Amino acid sequence: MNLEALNGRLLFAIPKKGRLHERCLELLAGADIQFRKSNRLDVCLVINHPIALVFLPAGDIPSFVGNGNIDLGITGHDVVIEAKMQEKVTEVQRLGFGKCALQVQVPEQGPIKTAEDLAGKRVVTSFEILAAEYFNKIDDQLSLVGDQRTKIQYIGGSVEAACALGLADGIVDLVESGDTMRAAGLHAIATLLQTEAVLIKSNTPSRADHAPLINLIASRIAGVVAADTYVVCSYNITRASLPQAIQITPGRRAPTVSPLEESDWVDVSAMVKKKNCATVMDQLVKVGAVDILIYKLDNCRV
Ligand SMILES: Nc1ncnc2c1ncn2[C@@H]1O[C@H](COP(=O)(O)OP(=O)(O)OP(=O)(O)O)[C@@H](O)[C@H]1O
Ligand SMILES: O=P(O)(O)OC[C@H]1O[C@H](OP(=O)(O)OP(=O)(O)O)[C@H](O)[C@@H]1O
Repeated sequence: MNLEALNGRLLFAIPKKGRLHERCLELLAGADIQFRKSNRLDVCLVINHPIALVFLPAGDIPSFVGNGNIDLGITGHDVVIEAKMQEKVTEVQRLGFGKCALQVQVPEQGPIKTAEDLAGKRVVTSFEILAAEYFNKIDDQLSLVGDQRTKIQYIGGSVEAACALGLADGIVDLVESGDTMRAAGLHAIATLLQTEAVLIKSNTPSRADHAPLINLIASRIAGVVAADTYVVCSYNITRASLPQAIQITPGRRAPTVSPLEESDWVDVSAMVKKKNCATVMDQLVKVGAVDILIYKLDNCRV
């Protein structure tokens, strides 16, 4: 591809591998952003929009977007903060995947029980900025100076092996299911932050006239995320029980209520969070709703 092909295109960064990659490809498909990527090339043109996708490591995306080299990106909230880019990018939308926590972990059987116990010792992490900020505060509170202060060492991956290898007394790393942590004989003693994947845009975009396209993409992505988060719940209920039912299914704005041929009955439909669906159905049954149906959403605009 020659560089001129990129001229005037909106640049959109996508994690090239790792935990966020597959879900990002699903999001692009749901937003009808079509592209054909050749194996070795990390830049490709979108067929149906003036956009070029740039595939980068998730951790590098905040700086590219923050410094205005790239207009839009998907990455983790954690790496936006780690790259100190929170002032230079806007988090347009949380994406509902890549959810995990950045935690302080120590050997389960060891003497260290709190982050204060770990202060002054050796901590290995891929999040050296966040870990340093966290332990600096604790070191200050404990009035640790010079060699007494916590030693933070950066490594690029497999951080959980550091304690067993004798490199560290504790680590700061991401935890989702906790399987990696437990397999390494570690447990969490403190949480630095909760994170998930986010859509970010540059606060210093390359061109002001990209704004409508950025808004279009953001709105499509918000629709795909909402379609994944919500289902439509529809049921029949008597008018007398309608006020109680509406409290259970208030909808995003308001439920749709349509009359049935039987005069004291109505049909109600409302968007309900997928994760609450079973509880909502139980509650509807209790207030007398019948013919309760749940519909999956393929896509939507909210
Ligand atoms: N276990 C996890 N569960 C959910 N989200 C995660 C998990 N691990 C990482 N993430 C999210 O994904 C982002 C990228 O992490 P990941 O380790 O996949 O990236 P990478 O280092 O580019 O890939 P790789 O580990 O393949 O080298 C993290 O910054 C975090 O936001
Ligand atoms: O709590 P869990 O569900 O076990 O997930 C946590 C693990 O996931 C991430 O690493 P990943 O597997 O992406 O590989 P990496 O160590 O190469 O970054 C993270 O660094 C942890 O090691």
